[in-house]
Amino acid sequence: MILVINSGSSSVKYQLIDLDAPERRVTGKIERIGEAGSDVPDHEAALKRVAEEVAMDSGELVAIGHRVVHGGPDLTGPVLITDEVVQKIAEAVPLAPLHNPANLAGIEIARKMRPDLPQIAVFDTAFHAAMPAAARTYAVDREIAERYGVRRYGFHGTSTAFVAREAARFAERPAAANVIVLHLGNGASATAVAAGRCVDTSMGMTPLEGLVMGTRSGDVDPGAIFHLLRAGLPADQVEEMLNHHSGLAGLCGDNDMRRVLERVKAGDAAAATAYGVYCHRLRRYIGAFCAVLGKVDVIAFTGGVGENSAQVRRDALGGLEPMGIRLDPMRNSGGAGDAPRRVSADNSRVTVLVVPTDEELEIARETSAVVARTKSQ
Ligand SMILES: Nc1ncnc2c1ncn2[C@@H]1O[C@H](COP(=O)(O)OP(=O)(O)O)[C@@H](O)[C@H]1O
Ligand SMILES: CC(=O)OP(=O)(O)O
Ligand SMILES: [Mg+2]
Repeated sequence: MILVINSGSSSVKYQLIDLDAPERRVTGKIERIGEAGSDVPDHEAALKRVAEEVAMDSGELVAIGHRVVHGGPDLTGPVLITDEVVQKIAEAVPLAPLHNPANLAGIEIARKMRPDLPQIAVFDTAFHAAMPAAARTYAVDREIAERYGVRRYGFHGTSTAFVAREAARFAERPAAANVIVLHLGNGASATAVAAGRCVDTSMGMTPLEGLVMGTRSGDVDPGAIFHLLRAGLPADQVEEMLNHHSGLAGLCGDNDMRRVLERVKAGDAAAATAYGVYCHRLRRYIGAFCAVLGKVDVIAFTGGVGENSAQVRRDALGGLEPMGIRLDPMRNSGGAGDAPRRVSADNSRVTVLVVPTDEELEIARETSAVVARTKSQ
């Protein structure tokens, strides 16, 4: 039995997974950590609650797997957590200030609670570590980039690896498919995958680049940031604005796509602008990654928005019939469930799928593989 912990800034998601049995033993989410009026003051209290829920002291537990967003330059695959690994995750905090501190808090408390168990870190950046240099490199002064570690990493890799594999299997090209994975949750990213390998991705050195997100801006001309700094805004405030008060929330005040869509329907102009910018950026990346891949077999939608919003799928792909992308309106608006499903028309050259992601299962698999490897050494 493996306990998977996804410790975020204001929530801790956890699952107890038996890899030999398909069903989850326990799944849960503790929300609003540290918020006013919440009875969960901090991550320690949250993890204590997890321990009560999953009988963390049970002998059945063989390992704990942790989602870690940024592995920095050195941690390019899942690893057994040691003091040195904790140190490296801490060094990557400036590169993922929204995520890594909470991931670390989860790790430190879990290690204290179960020092006897192997604890494994599974990184969002790992899947993208093989990204070709041309996609990974920013065209900036080489010496400065090297000295300060300025390069692209990419995120959502655990989800993307899972979805790309499921999509390729669904398309009956398990080893060879070219897939564009659109992970549209609170954070959002697009990734081009060729035969199981990442060849480009929309997020960069930090999870701020690329698509429009719930509260994050995605791509912005760096010149605009210098303009704000010169106008007297402190750097921390600009960073906070781009991470927390931008994206859908920045444009219309709501970061939840369901709310945005309700408001669009009711004729709200700010929500319509936010939605328009979101979909436009998405189409732009889809087009770019079609060109990067040359031939696309599958476009796979995942994450809360990607899995549930037929409207976003329609508005991102409508008009792309000349590129061989044709949705089937009935399939697109129907169905749900945990299995991948086709939403493209039979005569669409590119297969469009909805593939529910399962980051926790992927983390459990990676955790189990590291434990097996460690044992055999
Ligand atoms: N039926 C739906 N239609 C549109 N958006 C949805 C729907 N269900 C969930 N979402 C959106 O999914 C987003 C959250 O995605 P999710 O992947 O669960 O988030 P996280 O990145 O926190 O894991 C929210 O913006 C939410 O509004
Ligand atoms: C890296 C990242 O953006 O993750 P999330 O979508 O969980 O915020
Ligand atoms: Mg997410």
